[in-house]
Amino acid sequence: MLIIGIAGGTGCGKTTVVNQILNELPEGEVGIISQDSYYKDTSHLSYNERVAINFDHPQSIDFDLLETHLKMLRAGQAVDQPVYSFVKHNRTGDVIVTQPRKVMIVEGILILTHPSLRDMFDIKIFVHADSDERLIRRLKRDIAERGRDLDEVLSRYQNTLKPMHNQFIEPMKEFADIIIPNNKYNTVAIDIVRTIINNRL
Ligand SMILES: Nc1ncnc2c1ncn2[C@@H]1O[C@H](COP(=O)(O)OP(=O)(O)O)[C@@H](O)[C@H]1O
Ligand SMILES: Nc1ccn([C@@H]2O[C@H](COP(=O)(O)O)[C@@H](O)[C@H]2O)c(=O)n1
Repeated sequence: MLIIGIAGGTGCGKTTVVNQILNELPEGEVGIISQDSYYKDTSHLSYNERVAINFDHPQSIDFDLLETHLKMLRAGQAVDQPVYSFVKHNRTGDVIVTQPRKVMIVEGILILTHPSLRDMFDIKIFVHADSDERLIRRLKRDIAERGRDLDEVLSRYQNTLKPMHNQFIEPMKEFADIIIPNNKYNTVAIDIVRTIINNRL
């Protein structure tokens, strides 16, 4: 199994890059694990307490479960990937049964911050977009798709997202094998990654 980690700040285009990589690859050959599925279960908290969580800090992620699942996949076992709701700020209780594939892609803002997880990646990719570009994309996406308004996105950006990005995410570029510039759609970089995957398949 080839395991590819794709990191980068919110709105840099990780999910979009993954979808572009998947297009034109044989269906069912590549599996996806999203770090967002592994936000810690916060069912014991009220909605107001959940809203106040710092979702850009590594402590918000259940890295133990994420790593366990990746090891199970590597050993040929299927896993129950939790489904996460950005509207409820919690897991939904549903799962996606994720089968082991020849190539597994793990994507998320903080996946390179956890050393033992980082060590499991055969290829580490960091997707870069400038912070103003990422904020614009995040505003549009979170209002359209994640049940947020302008105030929510901007206050989260100023209070937690920006400082956490600078402290934990940006320094992870140091560990990347490939940095994809993604201020504009980067078809050349996507083709290169797809070629690497195709060779393995
Ligand atoms: N290169 C790009 N140029 C313009 N918009 C983009 C680009 N890549 C992604 N987007 C848009 O930006 C938003 C955030 O992208 P997404 O892939 O969800 O980022 P991430 O998974 O890194 O948070 C989405 O609405 C997506 O359509
Ligand atoms: N309940 C939550 C959980 C996370 N976030 C934000 O999501 C971002 C990470 O996801 P991307 O798809 O954008 O990479 C992260 O910056 C968290 O602030 C949230 O808003 N609410």
